[in-house]
Amino acid sequence: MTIIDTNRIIVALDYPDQASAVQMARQLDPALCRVKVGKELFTRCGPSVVEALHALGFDVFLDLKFHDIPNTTARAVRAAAEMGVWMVNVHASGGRRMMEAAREQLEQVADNRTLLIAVTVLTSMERSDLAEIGLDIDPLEQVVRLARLTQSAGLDGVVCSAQEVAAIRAAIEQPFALVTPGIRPADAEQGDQRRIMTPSQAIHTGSDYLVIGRPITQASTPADVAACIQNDVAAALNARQA
Ligand SMILES: O=C(O)c1cc(=O)[nH]c(=O)n1[C@@H]1O[C@H](COP(=O)(O)O)[C@@H](O)[C@H]1O
Repeated sequence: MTIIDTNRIIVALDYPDQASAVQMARQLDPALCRVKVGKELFTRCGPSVVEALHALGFDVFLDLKFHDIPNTTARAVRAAAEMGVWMVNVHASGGRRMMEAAREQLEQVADNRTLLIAVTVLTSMERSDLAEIGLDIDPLEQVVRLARLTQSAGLDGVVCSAQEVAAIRAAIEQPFALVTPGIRPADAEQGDQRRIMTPSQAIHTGSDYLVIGRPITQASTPADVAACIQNDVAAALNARQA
């Protein structure tokens, strides 16, 4: 895929009900950002929240991070594509056969346009977290390894932290979408995120899409914060393309 659009922000609608998610979405402009539906919102509301966001004109990233045996994951990915979502994800640590099965299912969906990406190492994890699950390795090294595997399984990109973008770009062929959560404006709280970067730094280093939740959704004036981040992102994109 070639990324030519200027719409690079994905707002994470991590809400417990459809009314709150739609109320937030109504304050945003689908020409300037996309939205993400994650586990809590989808588990509570199901496909109707995706339909409501589509009706408002938003591209939807369905972030359910599927991780299961190949057949189960592939059929879940297909169900997402049949909902017409813009992007869906799996965990790269589910392995090559799981990712290839998911891609093959997508190829069978008529006029499929859904992008399939894989999560590498969650942005909430640091080296000590990896050590506890038996991976005595730096997050950067594991992210690049899983990005290589994801690309060779034929997926469209990965989720990683912006801190790993330069290393992935150096290691693997383009085009390959790099979607980066763990984005924190300089004055925002880090919360449970560990591998973080500011919006303009993330664009500068080569991120394609920035996933941003609480810094926007928990702000007292979310629309103003979103507009401010959109301006920073547009300026960084212009600088990158100059
Ligand atoms: O796949 C994701 O979107 C994701 C992957 C990851 O490694 N880290 C991560 O934070 N996310 C998601 O990105 C969003 C980040 O939200 P905030 O930390 O509130 O900005 C959440 O909805 C997470 O579920």
